[in-house]
Amino acid sequence: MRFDAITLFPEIFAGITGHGVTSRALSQGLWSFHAWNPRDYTQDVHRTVDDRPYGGGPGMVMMAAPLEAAVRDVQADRERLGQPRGQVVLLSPTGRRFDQSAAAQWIAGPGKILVCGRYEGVDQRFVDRCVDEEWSLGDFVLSGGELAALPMMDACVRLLPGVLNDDQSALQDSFHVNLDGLLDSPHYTRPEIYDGEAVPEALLSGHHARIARWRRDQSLRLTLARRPELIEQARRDGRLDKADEKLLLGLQG
Ligand SMILES: Nc1nonc1C(=O)N[C@@H]1CC[C@H](O)C1
Repeated sequence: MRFDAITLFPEIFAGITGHGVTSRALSQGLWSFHAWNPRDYTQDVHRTVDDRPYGGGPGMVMMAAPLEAAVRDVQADRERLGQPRGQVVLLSPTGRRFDQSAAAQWIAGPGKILVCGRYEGVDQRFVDRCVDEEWSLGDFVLSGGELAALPMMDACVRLLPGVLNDDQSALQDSFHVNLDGLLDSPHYTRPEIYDGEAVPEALLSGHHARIARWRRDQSLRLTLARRPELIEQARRDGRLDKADEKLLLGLQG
């Protein structure tokens, strides 16, 4: 899978290209990344990429021409390499909300071209001419689209086969839609007693069915307390068994 980022700050992507499992996966060729700076596609001596908004208002807006020239170069590069075109994605609070199922969808494709805006946003004519999809990390305003692209890319790369040593660890992450869509159960590691606090006895039992039941119960309790709508969704999807329902009945009274 290939990700391209159109960004004024390519160095930000070192957060995933230079550290951790995503960096290792990159060096193993499990995915690829290319950053393209709109400033390299300017014609003026000041390498201007933004200007004041028509109609007034605070801040600056990114100009269409450098962004479009960068996107066209990415598309030409992919074509030259015989790679699929890939959808052009604008990161924006007005976009569709990204979640784990979106990550699963994204990795099914050739990899996105991620346009990372700065300032107040980008010229609408660029959006109309070049953008296929708009995606949002959440209902808040960031300083740049890069800060939304990073977690989205990380969520995708982690799902690629071979990236995580134990594929199950990806399945155990909260919200892995193929598993159960519930919140993850608590985790413990050495020491067995930490400042007088012991690890739950079930986890020390070595009894796999008992451990699995304990984890499932904890997951249900946590999800009921913090995200009850995910319980309802699991119920509608038929993903709760009799033991689950018995526990929930006891909790809800
Ligand atoms: N929330 C978000 N999910 O994706 N992107 C954002 C976001 O706040 N973007 C900023 C808005 C103006 C600036 O261009 C960058």
